[in-house]
Amino acid sequence: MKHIARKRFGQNFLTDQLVLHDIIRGIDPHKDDAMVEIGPGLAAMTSLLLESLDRLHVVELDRDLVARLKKNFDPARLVIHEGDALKFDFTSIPVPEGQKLRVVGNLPYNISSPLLFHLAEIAPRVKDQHFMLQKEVVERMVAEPGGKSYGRLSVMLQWRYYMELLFVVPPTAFDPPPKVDSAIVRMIPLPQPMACDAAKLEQVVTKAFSQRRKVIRNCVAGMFTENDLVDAGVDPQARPETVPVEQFVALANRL
Ligand SMILES: C[S@@+](CC[C@H](N)C(=O)[O-])C[C@H]1O[C@@H](n2cnc3c(N)ncnc32)[C@H](O)[C@@H]1O
Repeated sequence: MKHIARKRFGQNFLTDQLVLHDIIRGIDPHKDDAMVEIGPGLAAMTSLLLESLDRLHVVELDRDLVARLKKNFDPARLVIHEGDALKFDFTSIPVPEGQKLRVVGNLPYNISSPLLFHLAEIAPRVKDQHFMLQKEVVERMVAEPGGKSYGRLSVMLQWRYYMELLFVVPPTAFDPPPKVDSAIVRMIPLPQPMACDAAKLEQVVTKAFSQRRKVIRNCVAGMFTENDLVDAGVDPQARPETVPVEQFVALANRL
């Protein structure tokens, strides 16, 4: 029976075989990888991943899709976790000694930011992440200081990950087609991220980018004095979107 796509679960199923193969090539799965796919849906990526992997874990919220997966796959090779990826404990997935977890998914766009932050908490246990997201979100993730896409998401993720946009995917690759372009992003946790408290960095960055047109001194007034900014290497007259990640980290470490 045909599955009717559920909007509230962000269901846009990938149907373009060329795009699917490009994604799998980008992920480059190997037999023994410890991998989890978020939102397998109708298993377009799942089936291709299982051509290379011995075993794959998946986290899926839609009960009907879980039932289909159970019917179509060998439970020894596809380990299905029914539930919300935002609440899922990714450290519960067994990872062999000396390996790290690989995370992939054509993510439901309505939960992409909170999911990225949920996963950031386990970044040291992760080898890499490959996700399909809205192109505009990927542009914000990888943006460098000085551009209009650079902001809270760029700083909060670049602090922990090396990231690159692999390629753009048009709406026609999906059924039903989403309204916007998508893109594949590769995220690799930095081996030695700068020491910093994520909650403090979030506080600083949220305040700094709350009024993008003001200079940073005015944006963070009440939180930092002009001297604090100078001591952290920040030009008090700079606009927030030109301040590099390291300087935001230096500020967070002064809170
Ligand atoms: C954009 S679709 C991608 C489906 C499939 N991977 C594909 O590429 O065709 C997103 C998938 O995530 C599932 N999903 C939505 N919200 C979720 C959540 N909170 N936790 C886990 N899966 C979720 C949807 O049911 C759907 O299967």
